[in-house]
Amino acid sequence: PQVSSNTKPMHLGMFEIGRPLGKGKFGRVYLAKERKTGFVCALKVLHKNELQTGRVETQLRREVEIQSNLRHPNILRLFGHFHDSKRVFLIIEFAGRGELYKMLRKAGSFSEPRAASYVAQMASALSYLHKKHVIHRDIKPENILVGSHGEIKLSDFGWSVHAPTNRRTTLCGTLDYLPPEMLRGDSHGEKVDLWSLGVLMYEFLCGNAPFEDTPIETQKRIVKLNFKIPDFVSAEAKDLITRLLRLDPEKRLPLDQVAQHPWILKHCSKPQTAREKQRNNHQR
Ligand SMILES: CC(C)n1nc(-c2ccc(NC(=O)/C=C/C(=O)c3ccc(F)c(C(F)(F)F)c3)cc2)c2c(N)ncnc21
Repeated sequence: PQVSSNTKPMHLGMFEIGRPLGKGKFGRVYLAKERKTGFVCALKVLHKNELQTGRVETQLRREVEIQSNLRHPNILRLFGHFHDSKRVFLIIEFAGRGELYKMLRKAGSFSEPRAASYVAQMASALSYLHKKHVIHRDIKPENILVGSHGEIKLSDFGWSVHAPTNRRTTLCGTLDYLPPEMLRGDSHGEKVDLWSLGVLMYEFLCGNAPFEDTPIETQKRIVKLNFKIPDFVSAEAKDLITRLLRLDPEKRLPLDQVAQHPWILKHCSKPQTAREKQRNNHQR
């Protein structure tokens, strides 16, 4: 379903505003329904006086431009935007089951099958983005929502343009997931997402990030690759985490091999059709 054709300019009157979905970092998010088509979406409202003026328009246009040609079941869509005198409105795909990090905090940690399913979906989304030469750079539980069928939706709360934030929290929040090359300020490529995928997988299975510490200590531990994987983590899972958390970006396991890793195949092998079973049995 498409939000109404993006030829006509959108305006607030086109939407029936529903319940608040929560306060995003920089603005309120509401459930919304486009009156004409009944299409349900999330509407994010940002106040212009809180945004650095001017650049927002270009950033938004660029973001919508990038995201309008991203079509993947595990990537949350930004359909479009419009504004009135005081506010900017974003029309975003609605994620029916909300925030993954809240589920993770509530559960403490995820079972291996559940974590493997999420890692496989992330690998699929990242492989799609990298083929389009888009690097996410900000993979962490806070940027992942969950769709109404339990599928994960990677979102980029693209915050590069926002008003001066409470730098400490944003900075310290992101430290856990930063790869060594970004900490050192070196040039970095798409392999930064592989490192973050390794941190994410560790956090799914252990409930905390591998280098979690004070900001200074975290940085030291990252560049020295100083982390331990608890014994309750299976050998296959340990193997995949250690193949992603490599200091040298070139040595990190490529995404197509992540999808084929024994730990992923063990938990995510698609149920075989009767015919496939029959065929495999004959081959055995
Ligand atoms: C509260 C709850 C948890 N919640 N929150 C969401 C939600 C999901 C994604 C977003 N995405 C963005 O905000 C993206 C912003 C930009 O890419 C951007 C780029 C350039 C700019 F200049 C700007 C600009 F803002 F500066 F203009 C923005 C926002 C809310 C959500 C949802 N979709 N479904 C269900 N519940 C949901």
